[in-house]
Amino acid sequence: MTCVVIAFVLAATTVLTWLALSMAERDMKAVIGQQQFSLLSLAAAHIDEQLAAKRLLLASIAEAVPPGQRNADGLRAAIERHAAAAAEFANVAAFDASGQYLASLRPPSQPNPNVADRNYFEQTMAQKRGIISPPVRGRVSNLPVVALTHPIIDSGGDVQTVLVGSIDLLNSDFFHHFNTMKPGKTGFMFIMTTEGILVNHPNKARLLEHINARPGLNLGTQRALDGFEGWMEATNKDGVDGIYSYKRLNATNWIVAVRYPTDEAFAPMAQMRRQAVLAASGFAAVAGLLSWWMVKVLLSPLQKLRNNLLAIRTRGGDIRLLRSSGRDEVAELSEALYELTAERQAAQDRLAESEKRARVIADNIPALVAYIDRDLRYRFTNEHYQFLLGQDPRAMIGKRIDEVFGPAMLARWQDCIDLVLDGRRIHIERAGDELERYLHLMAELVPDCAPDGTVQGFYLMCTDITERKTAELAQAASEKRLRLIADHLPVMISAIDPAHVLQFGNATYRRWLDIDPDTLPGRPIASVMGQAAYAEARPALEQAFAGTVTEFESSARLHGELRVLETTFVPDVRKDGSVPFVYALTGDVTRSREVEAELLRQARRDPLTGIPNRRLFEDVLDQAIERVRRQEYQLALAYLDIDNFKHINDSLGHAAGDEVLKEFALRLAGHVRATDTVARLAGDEFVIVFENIRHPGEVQLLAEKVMAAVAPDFHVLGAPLRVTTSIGIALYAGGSETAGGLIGRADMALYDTKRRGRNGFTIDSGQGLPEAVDTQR
Ligand SMILES: Nc1nc2c(ncn2[C@@H]2O[C@H](COP(=O)(O)OP(=O)(O)OP(=O)(O)O)[C@@H](O)[C@H]2O)c(=O)[nH]1
Repeated sequence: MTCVVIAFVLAATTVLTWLALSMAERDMKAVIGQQQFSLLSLAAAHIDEQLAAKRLLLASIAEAVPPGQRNADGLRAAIERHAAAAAEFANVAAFDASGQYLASLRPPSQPNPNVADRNYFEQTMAQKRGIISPPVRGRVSNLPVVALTHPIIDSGGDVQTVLVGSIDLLNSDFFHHFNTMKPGKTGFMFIMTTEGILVNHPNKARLLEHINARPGLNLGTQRALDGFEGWMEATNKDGVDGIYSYKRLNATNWIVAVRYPTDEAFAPMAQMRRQAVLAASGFAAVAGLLSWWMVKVLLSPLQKLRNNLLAIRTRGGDIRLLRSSGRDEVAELSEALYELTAERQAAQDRLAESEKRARVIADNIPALVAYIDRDLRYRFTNEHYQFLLGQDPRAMIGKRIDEVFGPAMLARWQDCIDLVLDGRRIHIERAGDELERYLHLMAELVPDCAPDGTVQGFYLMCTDITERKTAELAQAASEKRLRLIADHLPVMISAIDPAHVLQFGNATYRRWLDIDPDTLPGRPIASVMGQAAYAEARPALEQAFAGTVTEFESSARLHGELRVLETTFVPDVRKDGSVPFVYALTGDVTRSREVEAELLRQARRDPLTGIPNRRLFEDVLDQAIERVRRQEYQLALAYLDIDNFKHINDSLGHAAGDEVLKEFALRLAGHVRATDTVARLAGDEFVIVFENIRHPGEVQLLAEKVMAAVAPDFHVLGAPLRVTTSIGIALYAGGSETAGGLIGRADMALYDTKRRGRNGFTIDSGQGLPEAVDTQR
């Protein structure tokens, strides 16, 4: 970090220094170039002035020659009179219109030279005005010269004489001032024509040479030849950079130029650059150290934070190391990190707790629980694998299904696996041999889908339901047996829910009511047994739903025959007291009711004589007393005993006695009204309950009637037999007299008859002592 900071400071300082120097250099170049061009412009103006002065001098000489003296002598005299001519020109000569030499300031190098073929002469003649020639080698001097001409025109307008002033390009002072303006030590001035011919150059050997005579190209000079004026940087043909300025003269087609080698121009700048770099390096070193120190100080809290984080990560340090009470940004960052870490740790703790709970739940579920990835490798397994399949669940992790259980097992479940990896949830029950045991398994396979819908694996929950299935099969068999029994019982069996709707009915419904039992579930009872019967049965049914076994008797027509049905409602009471069903067991009790009635009848009759016995007599008497209390008629009870019956038995035999008893009962029953009741109490004791007696006197008539009925001889064992009876009759006294009281009084009356000699009757009218009726026969 520190190294980075120092490198950054150094780089920044270097770049900034370089930029500053580059800008200064650029500005300096502009200043130098501009300054150089200004000086060059001044020099150009100076040369223009000099050329103008020279041309003016030639014109002055011409003016000084009168028209009549324009011969050699006159011309020479005029030239020589102008002292400045010798200073301004290397030579001044006069030529006639044919170019023939006439006179000159200095003698010519060859006798009578002729310049008629010279370009400057021809131009002057043609244009009839003075010109400045291109640099040429002088015919007179044989030196590189520039000729300035001035024509003398005669009165006819023709050129009579041409004055030529030559400037020696080698030795003349003409360029002296110009050349002294060269910049620096190695800089130089030069002049060339717009055609590139050198007019002035430090290397005099190159005069009259074309500027591009040497191979190579100087772009600055080339641009100047193309018309450029001003300053620019360019490289000469030797590959040396320089600052060049170019300026064209007004007087002629000359280009004045100056070259300032860049190295020399910027020698001070190079020195300054070295110093600046040194200074910058020094500054950078100091600044770097300072920055390093400041960074170290500033980053110390961050360093501490880093150390704390390292301690927490690698050595399990307490996250409270991150707590900070400072108020700077690092402290806030540390605090924020603490909160973030605390939240993350809390979330991790919750996750770990949740995973632990899930693990505990999964390990205690009596089912195989697993997560299997797309490669069919186990990623989660619970303890039940050990219990059910003998596999260590931890050793299974990372292994494929076939690696753990073999390829045969994988092949059996491959269809389900293909479907769940296709994203479908599978519920399947499968029975067969798994790992050499018969197992009935119920499996749930749930795909694990990523947010983009791809299946990453699946969850498996597999339960061993072998035991349950076996029990279910056994129960089904048991239910089938029960159903078979129920269907063949002569009882209608049904299950009724709390809404009084049938949920089950056995086959007896078909036999008794012609109703298909399969149609019964869901039908209200009322629709099966009819509204009236339902209304009759409902109280008992509701009582059964309250938890009590109830019985209910009804009658119904089965196949057109009226039958007595007895229904028992049996509630199915659950542990919580609820009654989800009441079972109705309906039996046909017609026959048993008939038997019962017969038994009852027999129990109330005397088996020997067929008339009511004591039990029925007592009921009849009770009912008669009840009736007589509501009626105006009276009631009488006669108590009868056959006289000396023991003797009949003893003398004629028991069978004869029986015959007598039967005959006796028959006669009594035959001589009373239908509303009267004759009963045998025991042995030879009989009673008669007389009802509807209108007045007490009627009792005696009844007693006599009985006596008269018994009076005729009995026929016993083929022989006539006289049988008599003693009777005691008590008239119901009314009020609170009970049956027992009435019987007691009749018995007392009978005793009275017996005491008085038998074969008679005694009447107790209930008004006091029994009447002493002489009834003896
Ligand atoms: N043949 C026959 N004899 C019966 C039957 N029940 C009771 N006896 C007999 O009837 C007789 C009744 O006798 P009692 O009433 O004691 O005496 P009794 O001879 O009638 O004398 P009194 O009543 O004083 O006239 C007894 O000998 C019984 O054994 C029966 O069903 N058949």
